[in-house]
Amino acid sequence: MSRVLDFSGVSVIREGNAILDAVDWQVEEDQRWVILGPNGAGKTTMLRIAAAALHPTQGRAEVLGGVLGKTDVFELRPRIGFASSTMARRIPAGETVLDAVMTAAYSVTGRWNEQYEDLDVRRAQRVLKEWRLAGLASRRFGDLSDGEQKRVQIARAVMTDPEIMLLDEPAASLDLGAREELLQLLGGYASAPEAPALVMVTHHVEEIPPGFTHALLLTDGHVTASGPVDEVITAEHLGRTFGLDLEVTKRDGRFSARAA
Ligand SMILES: Nc1ncnc2c1ncn2[C@@H]1O[C@H](COP(=O)(O)OP(=O)(O)OP(=O)(O)O)[C@@H](O)[C@H]1O
Repeated sequence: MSRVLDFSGVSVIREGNAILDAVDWQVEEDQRWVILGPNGAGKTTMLRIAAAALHPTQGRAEVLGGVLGKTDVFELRPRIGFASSTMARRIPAGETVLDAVMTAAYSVTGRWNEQYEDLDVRRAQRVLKEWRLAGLASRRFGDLSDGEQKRVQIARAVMTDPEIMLLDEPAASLDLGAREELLQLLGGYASAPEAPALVMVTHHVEEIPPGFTHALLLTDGHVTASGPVDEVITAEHLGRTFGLDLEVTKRDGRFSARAA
């Protein structure tokens, strides 16, 4: 089993503050991780390092075998899938859903003069089908619902067949139906043996899809717990991370939490 992420003593210092403080974290290719923590804990900063979009101020971060600062990030980035609302904002509103997904093959967000091959079109159509977007292929991205746009973001990231997939709050702002549909799709994706390593940031334990194997809890740039999901998503660890007395339950592979 090969290691896709290896953080050792990773710190990010901004304006004299450690927004990540000496983080140690290893992710293997068959693992599916969720990162949880309060607002401002450093979750997105962790993902940006994993995406080779940000270098640590201190420590060592290895991504897909390359040490950041000593490796060509332009070679690394096409091997990483990153779905986030920041990325979605770069997709032109008038782009069709098919083009919004297919352009990922060329690492661009708006179709221009690139020549796409039949192979790209067929792959994009297959990915759209897998993420229940086939009926929307010719619709304008800007006209889609939030739930549909979230699925397009993920389909874009899947399109390049990445070795690691990073998802920043994929269920944020979705209504109950759209959230449940997305979690069902993500659960299926996470459980497939051929899926890449996955790391998903979320605020809510209810949004952890079934099939996720590991969890990391973060507060103020510190890791408060990390390891197999059932050992980490507990009332004790979550209570310490969020500063609350909590009750945590798990049913049919899904967690829920409420104030005790
Ligand atoms: N360039 C910067 N300069 C100063 N502070 C920054 C910078 N970038 C991020 N921060 C701060 O670092 C902290 C961690 O940010 P980050 O976005 O990683 O947190 P997060 O856990 O993803 O938060 P949220 O759940 O609210 O999205 C925040 O307090 C943020 O304001």
